Amino acid sequence: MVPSVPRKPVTVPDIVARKRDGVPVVMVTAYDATFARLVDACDVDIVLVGDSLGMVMQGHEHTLEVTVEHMIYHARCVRRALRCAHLTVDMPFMSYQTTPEAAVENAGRLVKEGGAASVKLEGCARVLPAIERIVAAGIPVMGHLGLTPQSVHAFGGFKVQARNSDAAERLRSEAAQLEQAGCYSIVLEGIPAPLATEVSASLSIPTIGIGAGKGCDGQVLVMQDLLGLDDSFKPKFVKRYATLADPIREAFSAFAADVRARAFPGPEHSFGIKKSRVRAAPEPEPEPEQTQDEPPRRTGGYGPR
Ligand SMILES: Nc1nc(=O)c2c([nH]1)NC[C@@H]1CN(c3ccc(C(=O)N[C@@H](CCC(=O)O)C(=O)O)cc3)CN21
Ligand SMILES: CC(C)C(=O)C(=O)O
Ligand SMILES: [Mg+2]
Repeated sequence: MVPSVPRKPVTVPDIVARKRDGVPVVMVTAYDATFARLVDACDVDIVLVGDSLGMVMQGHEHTLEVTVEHMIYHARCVRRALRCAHLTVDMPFMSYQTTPEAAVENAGRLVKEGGAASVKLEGCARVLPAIERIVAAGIPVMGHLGLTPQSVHAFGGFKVQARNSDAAERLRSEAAQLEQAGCYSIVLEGIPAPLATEVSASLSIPTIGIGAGKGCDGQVLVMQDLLGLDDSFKPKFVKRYATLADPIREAFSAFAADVRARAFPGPEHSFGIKKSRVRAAPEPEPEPEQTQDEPPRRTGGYGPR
């Protein structure tokens, strides 16, 4: 849906104000310009260039091999397509866990080179000094607690977290510490819904849930999951808003069948000979180079129009 009123870019204060106004925050991941443009046209508040790209773009089993360079590459692709949505970019594994100095430098690269308006990083205790340094540099930080995928080996898999009372108490305390350290929002991933509801009510910054129930101040899903692009991935927390794997396969099969039957391309997809070439005497080529039956060429790339 293209809204009739031109929308304004979504800022960090806008996102925080959503909670005060009782309006849920909507976040979707994107990794390229084509899909980022589709998301941006649909009144989504935040586009996240997630390190989940290690899985959905690169085909790894986890997110641990993603580098700052990969994140910058995808952030730049997405940035060019955004008009309104806020762009937040994940800090990849080991780009902020070593020292606060390395963390602020890498966060700065995601902003300067990737075009991020904020960064997201996982965890609490060991990364609080890093968060404080990044916030002090003027870069807004989104926290991420619970099933933090960069700790997959420590968890022994992508398992729901904070299910016992000690772990729940730790998560409550971590959420408060992240707010205190200056985070403007927190992703709560893979935790019991009642705990997420309680934590959300205890904070003045919005929580954005994924597998954390309806009591969060917003929700996020990975684009491939909500579009149903991978039939082999359907964990409990995912709702498919489309099942696009089927029509996409049908399109590829139809193309293959057409090519093999020599049914594509038809005359309407083919170019004629230039008028100037059929004339007897060769003359200087007129500019622009276009045949009569060719539509005007679109200039520029696949950026926003
Ligand atoms: N496509 C995609 N979607 C995601 O949500 C996502 C990624 N990739 N990559 C990064 C992390 C990894 N995530 C995952 C991956 C698998 C489960 C999963 O299989 N969960 C099961 C088991 C839960 C349990 O046993 O405690 C589930 O049914 O939810 C959960 C989160 C979330 N993130
Ligand atoms: C699932 C979201 C919250 C994320 O961190 C990612 O896509 O990497
Ligand atoms: Mg992530």
